[in-house]
Amino acid sequence: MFGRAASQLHGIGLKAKQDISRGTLILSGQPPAPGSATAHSPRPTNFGALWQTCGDLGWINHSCTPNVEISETPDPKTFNVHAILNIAEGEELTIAYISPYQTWRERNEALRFACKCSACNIEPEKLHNSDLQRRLAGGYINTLRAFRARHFSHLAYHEVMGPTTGRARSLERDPELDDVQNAAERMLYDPRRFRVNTSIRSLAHDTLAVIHFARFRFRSCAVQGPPSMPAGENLAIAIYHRSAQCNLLEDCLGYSHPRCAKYRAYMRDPDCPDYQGVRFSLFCPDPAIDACNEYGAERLLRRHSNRPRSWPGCWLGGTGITGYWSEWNRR
Ligand SMILES: C[S@@+](CC[C@H](N)C(=O)[O-])C[C@H]1O[C@@H](n2cnc3c(N)ncnc32)[C@H](O)[C@@H]1O
Repeated sequence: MFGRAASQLHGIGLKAKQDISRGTLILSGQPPAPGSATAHSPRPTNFGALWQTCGDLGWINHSCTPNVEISETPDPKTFNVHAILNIAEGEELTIAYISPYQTWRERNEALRFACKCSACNIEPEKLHNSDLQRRLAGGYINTLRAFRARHFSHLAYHEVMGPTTGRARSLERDPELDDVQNAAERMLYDPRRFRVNTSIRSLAHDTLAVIHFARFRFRSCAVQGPPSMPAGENLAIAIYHRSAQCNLLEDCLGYSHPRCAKYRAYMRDPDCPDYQGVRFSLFCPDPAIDACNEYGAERLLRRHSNRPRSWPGCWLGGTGITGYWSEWNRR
């Protein structure tokens, strides 16, 4: 699947000998001695110790937009390396030696070598945006870890995290995410326009993390037809079943529904006088909620929460409902 070859990043690296699709298991290995820090839960942060003992792994160069990742396995004596993006034949396999969700400066300080990856060598005027995007992606990933622990612990780590870390990490080259990203950036980084406090910040991160996850699932369902999903994957199933009625995700993301026209106008012109607020995301497997859209969200809120409508909040779990609702109001 891959072989050693001269690298443009540094010395020798590993290059794909064929196209490798996202999610493919690239290699497995055993961490070093039992009892050592790396033996327990191999993560990219343990990479320094892992590479010294694990054959091919030791040839993988670093990139700040990596295409492979070390993933957790149920067996602490094993670690796996999965593709987190589609990799073309001839492309180098790269891994993040350090967290890529840091600014350029932070990453290069942590690496202790001058990184030659493309993300570190972008034009100076693009650097600020890149730093913001990375911080944002870091928020998705942290939230998604918690989300997985709570709702999807029965799925393999890479099943939940792999596609989404791939998406988050490819933010810089994924134009489809521009709308969501722009909205999030405005909410997170424009405190004069939005009431940005810590809870709204984390709410925005939470919401976006779930959107990423749900979009991925939804899309694969739509392409493959009715999914055969393991029991418990309520969120994805709900999204699939309700999609025919109301194109939930498109509604929520403001892509196609007329009710979202104001939002779309706002995306074109942040000073649009029509703009009242952005409301998106409700993923609700409660069968009593027939229209899983923003009105469904309001009904759900009224029924299960005595919080006022203007409360920008989200909650998970509760009375058997997995709901996610959020609202941001302009000052
Ligand atoms: C595990 S080795 C990788 C194999 C290495 N290419 C070789 O030929 O020995 C890690 C070392 O490769 C270099 N390296 C890896 N990724 C790099 C990058 N993106 N930019 C510059 N140097 C890199 C650094 O010196 C790092 O300490």
